[in-house]
Amino acid sequence: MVEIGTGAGVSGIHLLRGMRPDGVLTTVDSEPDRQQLARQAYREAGIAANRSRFICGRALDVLPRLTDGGYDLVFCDADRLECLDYLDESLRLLRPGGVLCFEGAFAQGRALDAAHQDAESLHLRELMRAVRDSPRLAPVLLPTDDGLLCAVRRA
Ligand SMILES: C[S@@+](CC[C@H](N)C(=O)[O-])C[C@H]1O[C@@H](n2cnc3c(N)ncnc32)[C@H](O)[C@@H]1O
Repeated sequence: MVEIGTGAGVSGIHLLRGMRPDGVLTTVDSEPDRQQLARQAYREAGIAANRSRFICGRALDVLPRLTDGGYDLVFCDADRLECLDYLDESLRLLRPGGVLCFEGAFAQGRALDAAHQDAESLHLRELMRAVRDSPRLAPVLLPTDDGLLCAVRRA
């Protein structure tokens, strides 16, 4: 799996716990301090060090270096203004049948209300349209706290 936006490691721990025992998480973040915190959180959660690969760098610099079709899931939780680029990269990275997820698709409700015209809301609306309309994806929008947009990459 690939995670874009390691943060403090909360989502990474859940992703790792949901994977098969030999599954590996490649997690990307531009902030080394965040990755240090996440490393510690994984350790405290009892996750073996060989199950995660931390890559420090900006997502759009790092993702092109990852293997085409090499991943079962891509979890996006970084810069919402780059979400359309993450979508393109995810389509390349996922194997057929793989799943992409965008955390925070609602932007605290702003993305669902046309009155909000800020850049994040506009990008997220465009993302939702692109995922819905792509013949390569089977989407579902889950009404979790801040919206989880998921889609299966078709064969
Ligand atoms: C909301 S936090 C992620 C939280 C994480 N998923 C968790 O559960 O702990 C967003 C993270 O994305 C990182 N980030 C923001 N823009 C980025 C970019 N362009 N490339 C890589 N990481 C980025 C930030 O440094 C931050 O750690």
